[in-house]
Amino acid sequence: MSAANERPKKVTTHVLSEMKMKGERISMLTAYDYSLATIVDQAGVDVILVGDSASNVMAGWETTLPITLDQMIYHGASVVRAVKTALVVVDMPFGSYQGNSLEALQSAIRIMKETAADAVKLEGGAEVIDSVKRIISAGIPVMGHLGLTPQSIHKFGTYTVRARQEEEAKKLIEDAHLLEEAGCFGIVLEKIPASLAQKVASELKIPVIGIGAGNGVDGQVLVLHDMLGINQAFSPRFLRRYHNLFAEITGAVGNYIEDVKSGDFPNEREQY
Ligand SMILES: Nc1nc(=O)c2c([nH]1)NC[C@@H]1CN(c3ccc(C(=O)N[C@@H](CCC(=O)O)C(=O)O)cc3)CN21
Ligand SMILES: CC(C)C(=O)C(=O)O
Ligand SMILES: [Mg+2]
Repeated sequence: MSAANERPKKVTTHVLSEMKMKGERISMLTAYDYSLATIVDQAGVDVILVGDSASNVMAGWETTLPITLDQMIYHGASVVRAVKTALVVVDMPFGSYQGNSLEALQSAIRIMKETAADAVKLEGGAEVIDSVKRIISAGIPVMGHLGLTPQSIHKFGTYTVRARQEEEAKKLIEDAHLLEEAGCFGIVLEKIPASLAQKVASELKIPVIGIGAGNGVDGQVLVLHDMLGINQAFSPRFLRRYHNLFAEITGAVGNYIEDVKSGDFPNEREQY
């Protein structure tokens, strides 16, 4: 096999659509910086999301609302510089697309120009459909996001499971179809009943990626810092922790402090 054949191919929105058709599940994780994006990309994840959860995870805010378009662009560009194969999606932050489709288009254009990402993601259905259409009409791939939409936390008041009631479930299904018809290449469903998510995934042709939406969807997404156990504060039921990096890092930093205090570091070979 030639070297060119061994090199993994760049994931495109078309590849994701083929994966759904073949029943191959899609893996997606967040990254906000160059170093971790390098690792996640080389590990072979299909999609990297530069999530506005950076507001919580990187900046320590309580919600995703404070993060700015400039800050999302900084994170997005850092991730894109690291990535060779994953599809890179950048979250449009709160205030950069709601209620004004021209502003939405201008925000999306800034993200694409200044980060070189592959796509943008935004939250909502019917309320933002004009913005979605206008961004797509400019040739920018858009991912939808329904269910628990953290940018609307002040409207809902809690981060509890969404669309348990029939009326909200009906609206979510309608919104999912609206987003598909508008030309979205995929949708994230966050924290909704598994049976509803499965229904949406089976009705839509585009890939449906779940977080807290059960196993009947086309792929899964988690926040990297949550699944690595760096972030100890966050432990919803949908989270599976694959490591306890908080403990690992605490141990390593503790050893370093000990070695500095005892005079063990640096030794003869670690100096000039
Ligand atoms: N670190 C992190 N991980 C995420 O998955 C994430 C963010 N931040 N920020 C943006 C959104 C917000 N998300 C959230 C936030 C809270 C819950 C949640 O389940 N919270 C409580 C329960 C709240 C309730 O039931 O009222 C929990 O059990 O931790 C889930 C997803 C998902 N996203
Ligand atoms: C939780 C995922 C889907 C997200 O939108 C984010 O990380 O911002
Ligand atoms: Mg987000």
